[in-house]
Parts: sequence; C-alpha cells; structure tokens
Amino acid sequence: MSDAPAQGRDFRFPDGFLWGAATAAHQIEGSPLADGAGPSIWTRFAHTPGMTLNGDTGDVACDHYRRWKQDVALMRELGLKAYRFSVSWSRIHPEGTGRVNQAGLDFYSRLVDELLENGIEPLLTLFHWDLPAALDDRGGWLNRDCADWFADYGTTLYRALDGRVKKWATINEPWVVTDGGYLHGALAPGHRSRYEAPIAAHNLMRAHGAAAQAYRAEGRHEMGLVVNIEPKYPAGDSPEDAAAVRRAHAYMNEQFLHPALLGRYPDELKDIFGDAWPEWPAEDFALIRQPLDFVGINYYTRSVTAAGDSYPQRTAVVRQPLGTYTETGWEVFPQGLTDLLLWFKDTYGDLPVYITENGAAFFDPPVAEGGRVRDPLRTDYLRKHLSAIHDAIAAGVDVRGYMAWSLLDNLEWSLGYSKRFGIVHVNYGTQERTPKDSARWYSKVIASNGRTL
Ligand SMILES: CO[C@H](O)c1c[n+]2c([nH]1)[C@H](O)[C@@H](O)[C@H](O)[C@H]2CO
Repeated sequence: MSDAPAQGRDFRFPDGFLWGAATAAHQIEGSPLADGAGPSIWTRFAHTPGMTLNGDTGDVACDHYRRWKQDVALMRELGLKAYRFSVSWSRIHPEGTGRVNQAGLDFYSRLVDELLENGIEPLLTLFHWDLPAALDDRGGWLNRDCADWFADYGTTLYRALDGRVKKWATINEPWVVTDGGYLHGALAPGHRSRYEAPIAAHNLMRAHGAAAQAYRAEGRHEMGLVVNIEPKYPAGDSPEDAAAVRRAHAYMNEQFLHPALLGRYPDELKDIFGDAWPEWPAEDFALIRQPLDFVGINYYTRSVTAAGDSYPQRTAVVRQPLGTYTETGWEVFPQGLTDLLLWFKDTYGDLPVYITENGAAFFDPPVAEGGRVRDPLRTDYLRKHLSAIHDAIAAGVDVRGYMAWSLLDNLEWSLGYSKRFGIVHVNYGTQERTPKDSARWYSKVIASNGRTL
C-alpha cells in the first residue's frame, strides 16, 4: 500500500463499522478520591516525587468526573458512534475487594445512560492500569489471589451495567503493565525486577481469564482483551537480526495473545527471561484461555529491530533516517497496521478485531482566534492508518471498528501533560474543550462511513 490513499478509491467501510474514540479513567477523570473512591497505584505513584514529569498528577486531569455530561455532548456533536472508556476500579471497590462504593457505580451508570441517550455505544475496559492501592499493598498482580479480586470486581460491574454495556474488555495492554510497571519501573507501581515481571504477566492473564469466565456466568454480550502489538521488521539480513525479531515479536506480540487464544506461551519467553521464567501450573492455561468475542488491538508504530542489549529481549530498535516520527518518538508507519492485522488473522484465525487505540502526539499550535486548532499531521496520521485498515479488511481481516486515541488531550502517565494525543484540545487551565481540525475531519469520515477518507 502506498502511504497516500489512492485517488478515486472507494474507501467505504463495512456497514455497521463502529467509529469512535477512546480514553482511560485515570487520564481524564480527575477527582480520584471523590465520593468515597479509594486511591489507585497511579494516585500514589504520581504523588511520589520524581515519578512523573513536572510532578504532574491525575488530581484534576480533564475534570471529566465533573464534566462528563458536556463531554458526551461533545461526542454527540462530533458524531461518534462509540466511546471506549475505562472504569476506575477503586471508585467501585475502594479497598479493591468487598465493599462497593455506590457513588462510584452511580457515576459510570449515569455516564453509560448519557451515552446511550445520545446514540453512542459504550465500550467498557475493566482495567486500564489504575490498580487499587489497597490491592498493591497485598501484592497486587504478584499475588495469585488477583484473579479472584478481578473477577469479583468485574462481576460487580456486569451486574450493574450489562445490557446497557454490550462490549466489555478485561485488561488494557498487559504488556505495558508488566514491562513498564514491574520490569523497567517507568510506570506504576514502579518495580524493577526480572523475576516479578513474568509473575505479574502470568497473573494478569489469569485475572483476564477469571474475569472473562465470570462474565459468561453474568453477561449476555461481548467480552474481549485489549493488547498493544507492533510489527517487528529486521534491520538487516543477518541471522542475529532475524533472531532478534523473533525475540521482540514473541516478547511483545505473542506473550499475551498466545496464552489467551492458544493456551500456551511462545517458546522464546523461556530464553528471554532465563532463570526468571517459572514453570507454570498446567491448569492455569485452562483458566487463561477463555472464549473471546473480539480482540482489541492498540496500534501506534512499528519497530525496525536488530540484535541489541535491551532487557530482557536483547534487541535494539533502529531509527529510520527517512522516517517520520511523532512527539513520543514513534515512527509513523501505517503499512505496519495492515501487516499486523494480516499476521493476527493468519495466527489466530477469524476472531473479530477492533482497533481500540490509534493516534499520535504532535506539537499542536495553540487555539487560534475563532477556536481553530490546526493539526494536519494528526489528520494525515489518522487518514493513512484508516487506509491501512481498509486494506486489511479488503484482504479478509474482520475489523469491526476504530477508536481514535484519544478523544481529549489528557494525562500521558509518567509524561504528564506534555504530550497531546487528543482530537479535541483541552486547555488545562480553563478546562475548555476545542475540537481540532482532525476532529472535524474525523466527523466527516464517520458520517460517510469512510468514503471521504
Ligand atoms: C506503547 O504504545 C502503546 O500501544 C500505547 C499507547 N498508549 C497506550 N498504549 C495506552 O493505552 C494509553 O493509555 C496511552 O495514553 C496511549 C498513548 O501513549
């Protein structure tokens, strides 16, 4: 596929294609302790000096906890058909398990009702990184009891919201949680252990399986898993680069999809983690491998990969001299999304796929007179990736929807408010929302089901 969409091509997407945008609780809500909510590990992490850029926290964020009605009105104005969001676990169970905080449940119930009243389908993610601090105190994802904790939390939400919510996902990006939170320490809870990372990864997948299994007892609709995956291309034609690609691919792309969909880990993980790779009980894989209705794929970039000294996979990402890069240092490579979707279909079969995140941080100009934010690079990024998805659909991949990351500029975790991914600009001082040019463009794409791409 050439990068530029071909002129005159019919970009119509399948009827019923679900066009939306995505956010996550900690990144937009603010008011983390309001109305009886308990702290999460991200509230603790951000309030620990030196953990986030400029000491930025989610105490206010986009103030969505109080401005949710206006934000749904904005989604309606933009013509979104769907909205992917996450629930803050510690709003529902302040201690992580047991006692239910009704005010927290009521917040999400009101949000879901408002979405439905505005013709917007909710896609709910149970866990988008903000583990209740009380559970971290009990070992968090290192404690095998986390599978029961997570299933109980899911069941609380299934009983309260299922039917109004018809598309559920258990976990957002287990790879980032373990690589960032337990191996390299850049993300909450900030651990740096080669021994903890595989244990946390395995328990996250046990928790995924337990929550998906609990859904089948309670729910009547769709359950999925959301992963971040990216194609790994060899930097050169040496055997060392080929082996590095195998390790990088197994470590990011197969580490979680294989157990969830095939009931086993890729063989490379034992080599990658060495003596830190435990022998897992066989019965764990029966729990992990639960029937799923879809997989959510978060796609941002590719990695041109060579042998290197990254830990634990012993690879290096080779910067492309002629490449275009975003503010987060990710190469813009739409073809990678087509390649990835074809790999997914070839490896795991015809399971439906939603692109649950795709977007880019670019340096946006300030809001101009008359309320315009010119962000041509973001529009170009989205257009090219939608074209890449269209190619994959034409090749037979069952892609059902696309959630732009993100609806709003928001808190980019440890990078604080320094990166803007939103199709809507947020003035953090006034909380004023201003749709960027990319949002206006996206509205037309949605209204035409892709034809105006
Ligand atoms: C490493 O890229 C990941 O696929 C990825 C990128 N992103 C994510 N995962 C997370 O799901 C979001 O919360 C981030 O805000 C977003 C932008 O950084």
